[in-house]
Order: sequence, then structure tokens, then C-alpha cells
Amino acid sequence: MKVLVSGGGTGGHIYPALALVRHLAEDDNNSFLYIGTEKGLEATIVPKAGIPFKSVHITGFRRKISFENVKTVLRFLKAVKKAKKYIKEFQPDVVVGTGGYVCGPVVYAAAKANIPTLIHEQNSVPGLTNKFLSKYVDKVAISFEDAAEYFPENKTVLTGNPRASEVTAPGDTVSLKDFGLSDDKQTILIVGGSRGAKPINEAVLEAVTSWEDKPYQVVYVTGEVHFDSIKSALENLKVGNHIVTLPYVEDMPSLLKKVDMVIARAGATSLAEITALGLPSILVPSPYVTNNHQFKNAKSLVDKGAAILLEEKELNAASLTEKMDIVQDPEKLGAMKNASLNTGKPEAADLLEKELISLTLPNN
Ligand SMILES: CC(=O)N[C@H]1[C@@H](OP(=O)(O)OP(=O)(O)OC[C@H]2O[C@@H](n3ccc(=O)[nH]c3=O)[C@H](O)[C@@H]2O)O[C@H](CO)[C@@H](O)[C@@H]1O
Repeated sequence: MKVLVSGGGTGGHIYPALALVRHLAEDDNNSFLYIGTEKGLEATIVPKAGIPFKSVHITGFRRKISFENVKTVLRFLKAVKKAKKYIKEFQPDVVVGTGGYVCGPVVYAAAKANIPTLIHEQNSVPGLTNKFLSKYVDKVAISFEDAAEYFPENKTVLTGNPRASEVTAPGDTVSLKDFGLSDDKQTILIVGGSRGAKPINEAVLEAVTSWEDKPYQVVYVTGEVHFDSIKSALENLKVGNHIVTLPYVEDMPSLLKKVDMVIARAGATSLAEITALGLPSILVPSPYVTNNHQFKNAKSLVDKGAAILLEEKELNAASLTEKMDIVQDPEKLGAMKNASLNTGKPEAADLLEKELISLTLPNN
């Protein structure tokens, strides 16, 4: 099967696409092309993963009426033309979009060329691009049941997020010693999504010295753009070796397997990973996203007892530390772990593969 994949902008749209490609690549008969933007995170991550990569130039629509949107329409049309050219060259059997505005022109061009198409929605509330594309595609694969109401019923199917399958697959293991930490202590991972989160970083800086006497240790991921300033602030605070600070973690699945609890934003792909591994989490949803979708993502875990909500307006050193201390309460932690595991969908990649295969069959 020749599979063209498109999705980008942030890790939350790219990693599910990569996980799907890696899953399908177990069959040597499958081949791939990835189309992203030249400036998105995908332009570095995808070629690094050894997947053929081509780019189109496109920007997102503004929600308010603006002249920029006229330019975006022109860019969209130009990108459709370029995508058509790539499609003609690659001759895909199926085209998959995993969200982010880049998959708009790519999946639209494929649908217009009568190539079977599928979009994957990670969130509980869909983004603009997937909503637009749902009119043209053959299948919509969703990760949260709540998302079904936004898409045509006859083409929507619940598969989960293929990144859940990837993190649970046997793979490399890391030692916390590689990070300069102890292998025997309870460990909390703090991460603000694929690009970091300033409010979480601020709370960490305020709280970090008070964690020195705690029995647990912390892996703290700042996000690339915030790293230099945070690192120097931490040096000024002379923090001890109970915390290790990193700009970005390339192999997140291996690290996740080593931690006892996660403090994170509520990006959908992160949640798919956390629940697939049955990790308890404290979630600080970003209030700056479309339709407040991270809050709804988080709520679906919180309602099941798998996670605890810490809203950004309540986030400070004291509230963060109080929630982190739950890692020392075996009963609460155990209940959260079980609920988290029950929410996870590690079979997602297989389900998605079945959908793709059925789309390529004759008479579909
Ligand atoms: C601000 C914004 O619009 N965020 C959206 C974006 O988030 P974002 O890109 O932050 O997405 P997620 O939190 O869902 O996923 C982040 C991905 O990056 C990986 N990772 C993260 C940090 C790191 O150091 N290394 C690493 O590999 C994680 O393991 C995960 O696979 O896409 C998500 C999925 O559509 C949405 O739910 C989010 O609302």
C-alpha cells in the first residue's frame, strides 16, 4: 500500500502520523510520503525519522474577518496545486491527514482526485481543518467518543490515537541514571506539550527549591524556546540534583515508561500516551486553544478518575506542589493508575490500519 500522510504544526499532530507510518512500515510492501510545511516542527522530525518528506506553503485561517484570510485562500489554492503534483508523482493508494492546517490542501487535493482519504482527529473537539475536510473525506477516525457529534455519523469511527500503540510497544528502555537521576526514587515528569508552557514554567521556578526535601525527583521539560532563560534562572536559584532540566525529549515513549506521574498540558496525543501506559497525571489544560478543547480532553480523563485537574488560573507553586505530593499516596495513585489504564487504547494503530486497508479495497 502506498500511503501519503500529512499533518503538522505541533507534535500533537505529527507524532500520531509517525506512529502510524512506523506501524505500517512493519509490512515491507507499504511505502510512504509525508507532506508538511517547510517551517513546522515536522520539517525536522519527519526527515530525521527517515521518512520521505515534501512541503507546501500554507498558513492557518484567522477566526476574525481579516485581509490575511484572503491571502490564506490564495495560499491554500497554490498549496492544493502543489499537493496535486506530489500526488500525481507518488500515486498513493490512500491519503491520511492527522490535523494541523497543512493537511487541508493535501487531503482536499486527494479527495478531489478520487483517492481514498481518511482524517484522524486526536481531540475531543475538532479543529477547523478537520471539520472542513470531513465533508470531503471517506473516513473520519476519532480518539475520544465526544468528538463523534461534530462529524458525519456514517463515516466516523472510533480508533484511538496510534501513538498509544507506539508507547506500549516493546522498545528501547532508558535508565534515569542517564539523566543524572536515581533509578530507585519515585519520579515525576513535568512537560508543557511539544512547545513548552510558560505558566507551568513560572510555577516550577517558584516551587522548585521547596522540592529539595521531597522523597521524589523531577524530570522537567521546558520546551525549546524557553530553555535558556529557565536554565539560567535555575542556576541562580542553585537548585540541587533532585531535578533535571531539558529543552525537549526526543524519545518520550522510553522516558514515560520510567516515571510514576506526569504533570502536563492536556494535548490529546500526550493524553493518549499517558493513558496507554496507565500513568496518573495532573493536567493543566491550555486555555489558549480553539474551543477550549484541552479542557474537554482533560475532563474526559478527570471524570474517569484517571487524572486530576489543575486549572491554569489556580496554578501556582503551592497548588502544584500539593498535587505532586499525591505521588506519595499509594492508594490514590493506584486508583488513578487503574482508571488511566482503563481509558487507554493501545490497539489504535491496528484499528486504523484496518480502516485504511478497507478503504483501498475495490467496491469501497
Ligand atoms: C497549543 C496547541 O494548540 N496544542 C495542541 C497540540 O499540542 P501539542 O503539540 O503540545 O500536543 P500533545 O500534547 O497532544 O502531544 C505532544 C507530543 O509531543 C511529544 N513530546 C513532547 C515534549 C517533548 O519534549 N518531547 C516529545 O516527544 C509528546 O510525547 C507527544 O507525542 O496538538 C494537540 C493534538 O492535536 C492538541 O490537543 C493541543 O491542544
